Amino acid sequence: MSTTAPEIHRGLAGVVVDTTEISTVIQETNSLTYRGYPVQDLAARRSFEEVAYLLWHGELPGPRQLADFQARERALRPLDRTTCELLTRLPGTCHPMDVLRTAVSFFGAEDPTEDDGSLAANRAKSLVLLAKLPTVVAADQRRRQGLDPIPPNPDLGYAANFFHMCFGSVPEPEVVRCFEISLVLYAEHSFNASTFTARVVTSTLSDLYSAVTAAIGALKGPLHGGANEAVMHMLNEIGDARRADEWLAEALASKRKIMGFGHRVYKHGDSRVPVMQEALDRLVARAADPEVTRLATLHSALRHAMITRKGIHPNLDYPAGLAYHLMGFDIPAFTPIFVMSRITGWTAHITEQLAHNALIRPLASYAGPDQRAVPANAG
Ligand SMILES: CC(=O)SCCNC(=O)CCNC(=O)[C@H](O)C(C)(C)COP(=O)(O)OP(=O)(O)OC[C@H]1O[C@@H](n2cnc3c(N)ncnc32)[C@H](O)[C@@H]1OP(=O)(O)O
Ligand SMILES: O=C([O-])CC(=O)C(=O)O
Repeated sequence: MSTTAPEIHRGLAGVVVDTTEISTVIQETNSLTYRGYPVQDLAARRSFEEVAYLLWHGELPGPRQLADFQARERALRPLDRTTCELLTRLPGTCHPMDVLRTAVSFFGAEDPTEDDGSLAANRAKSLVLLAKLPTVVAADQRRRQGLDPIPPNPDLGYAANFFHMCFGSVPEPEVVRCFEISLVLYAEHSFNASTFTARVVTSTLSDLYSAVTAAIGALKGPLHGGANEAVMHMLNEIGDARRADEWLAEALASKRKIMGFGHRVYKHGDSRVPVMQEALDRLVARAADPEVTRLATLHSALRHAMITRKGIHPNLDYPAGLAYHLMGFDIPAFTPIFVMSRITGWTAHITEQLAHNALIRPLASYAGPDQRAVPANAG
């Protein structure tokens, strides 16, 4: 009998567990494609709704398909009275990601077809979540500010309507465009931790709402989606560009993880960062405000210090965090906004997992005590 110890892949690092047709990172060119299209080009030329359609259907929509998709999404945006009541009953201290997780779980409880895992039923559920999640996120941000919710406006696109529901007005098209770019960039990233979570739940033939609820829990953590909020807290903690390098040296010496830096897949920079950084630069330029300049200078100083000291580059959460602040969203809304976008990727993966399902169940190498006899009695 062989006594060779099994090879352990902690964190599943480097393990290829399945195939996917949805997206890939091309290491040689440091680029990301959705269904074959470079994400930079999608961000430059297409709306978030078109990208959602692409991720779900495999092809970009034609004009009639897009009009139909938009009409259906817009009609589904309002929340029913029971959901609104449920949301107002949650404690004021409840993290917005817990609010979203609870809302998705409740949508599942309310849906009589929850257990219908057919493609048609899952497409319909995915569209419900895409349409309603922004309404929940906006209402929750307003609740934190002691304000009543603003109903969705069916005349507005996905991104513009979100601003309308948060603030009662829509900013200049350039700001809406920067937001839409962030949604396109956040939409999908292969087998990241939250998407993989959704696939694990789906692999047991559980329902779509359960898979999305679990995925929200995985995205909340600061090593994943929670980092965009953590970036803003960190910038507020440092305060000034002149302190960035000294702060970083101390943080690294005390083994702190610097939020918004590093990535499991990209070791020489996240392919999405240049596009998001350009959008952020445009927001900074149009603000022409000393406070915004202070934050932008600090942001850039910390990036420079981290690359110089550790050779570790920013990930998408680094420019997105500051961009969301400049757009006027409060910090606890940042990761929920990520959910509003990633719901497209998660549900595309849930459908793909079901189409070629295999139960996801890895092995572990046991490191506990040898077998032993149970003592006769406690006394
Ligand atoms: C959209 C997204 O989810 S993107 C990710 C968002 N998360 C963050 O920004 C949180 C901060 N970053 C991190 O914690 C990590 O870079 C992760 C979790 C994203 C990736 O982690 P892994 O692939 O497991 O890399 P790992 O943690 O092994 O890092 C390798 C080395 O770089 C160091 N490192 C990596 N990222 C960072 C960081 N942000 N700050 C400090 N050191 C870092 C590690 O300490 C480790 O050093 P060591 O070899 O001396 O121990
Ligand atoms: O791919 C990852 O591990 C994390 C990430 O960037 C994402 O989910 O967008």
